[in-house]
Amino acid sequence: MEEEEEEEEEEEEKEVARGSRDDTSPQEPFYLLRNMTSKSHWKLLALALVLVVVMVWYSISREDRYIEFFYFPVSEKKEPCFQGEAERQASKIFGNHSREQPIFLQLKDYFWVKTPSAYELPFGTKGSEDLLLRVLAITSYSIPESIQSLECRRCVVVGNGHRLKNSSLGGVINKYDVVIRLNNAPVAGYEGDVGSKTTIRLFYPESAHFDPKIENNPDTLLVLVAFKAMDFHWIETILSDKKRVRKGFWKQPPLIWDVNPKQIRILNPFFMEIAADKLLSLPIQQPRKIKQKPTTGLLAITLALHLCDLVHIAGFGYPDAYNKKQTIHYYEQITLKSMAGSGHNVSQEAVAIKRMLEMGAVKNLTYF
Ligand SMILES: CC(=O)N[C@H]1[C@H]([C@H](O)[C@H](O)CO)O[C@](OP(=O)(O)OC[C@H]2O[C@@H](n3ccc(N)nc3=O)[C@H](O)[C@@H]2O)(C(=O)O)C[C@@H]1O
Ligand SMILES: CC(=O)N[C@@H]1[C@@H](O)[C@H](O[C@@H]2O[C@H](CO)[C@H](O)[C@H](O)[C@H]2O)[C@@H](CO)O[C@H]1O
Repeated sequence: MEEEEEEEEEEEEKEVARGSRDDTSPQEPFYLLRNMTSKSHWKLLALALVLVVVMVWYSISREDRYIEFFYFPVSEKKEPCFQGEAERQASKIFGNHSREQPIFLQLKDYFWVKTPSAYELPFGTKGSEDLLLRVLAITSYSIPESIQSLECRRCVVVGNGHRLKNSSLGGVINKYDVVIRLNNAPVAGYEGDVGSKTTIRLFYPESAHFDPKIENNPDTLLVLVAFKAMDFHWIETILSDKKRVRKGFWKQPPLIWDVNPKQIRILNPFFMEIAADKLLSLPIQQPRKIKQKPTTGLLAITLALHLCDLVHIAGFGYPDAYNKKQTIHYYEQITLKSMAGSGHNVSQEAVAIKRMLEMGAVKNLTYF
């Protein structure tokens, strides 16, 4: 009898090993246990666990983002702001008269009284007046009431630098009255590090985000920095729905751009001129081949020193020239190599920014 039982057991074990029998049968707890402890089931269990953890983490992080996107917390303890402070600092760098310049170009200066400009784009408007006239007729130049009415304007210029990655500065950035962003720098998906408020965005056709509605607020001012006459032509064709021209750009700009003309402003090229001259000591009248110019970030700091009372910066600073692998942006993997031939001297700019930090004209939220 015992022998028979042993034989049966042996036979059962062989069947399980061959896989010819359902060993998970509830009537046979021994096989069930063996099966549970088998490698493949542990793997499945671990996978399910990882899946649950990822799902929980994702839903929490989505919720954070949601709150951050719609809730601009009002600061309880705002940095003290002194009216006219940035102006005082700016006059030390740029001279006394730069405050008299309008921030945005106005139709009246090109219509009844043509203001002759000494320089061509990007430092002046010489030779582009007719195109500009058409653009100014369909755009606006006013500074919004929400900025105009502030007693003291606290501004932050957000550079596109990698130093913003994992900075958790989003909440801090959102608290400024005016948040200035540059080019196609994204906000969606990066709210925790860069915030979600955009008061002003500087751009040129090649740097315009293809979907401006995703990366801006409905009332964001989209400020065109013109480098060449074609840039005026591009904005005119977009806003008046005229035939687009594809040639003449170093990178294909959007052909359809869903924006309200009331949001568009044209930056006064005077700010490009003084950034080049006073911050970088660049020659303003350059031979055709040499096209040195300030970066859009340095231009934005120059603009902020004229528009605001307090200027803070974040996300500025490039890697050292020998650091060939370091990515430069907080949102994409590209290196300094991508900037070769773009007409910028980033080490010279770093000296200019350090000077402004040292004299207290601007403060930095990230390291420099
Ligand atoms: C290939 C190329 O021409 N790249 C230029 C890009 C490019 O055109 C746009 O990103 C659109 O694609 O634009 C520039 O600059 P970019 O758009 O990269 O960055 C905006 C501004 O942030 C500051 N910055 C950026 C990265 C970094 N590591 N440190 C920084 O301080 C700079 O002040 C910079 O101006 C530009 O317009 O200035 C300058 C870059 O040279
Ligand atoms: C003549 C011409 O179109 N030159 C282009 C530069 O303007 C352009 O630089 C880019 O020009 C922009 C203006 O259009 C901004 O100044 C930007 O910071 C700068 O990097 C480079 C980009 O790699 O390509 C050349 O062919």
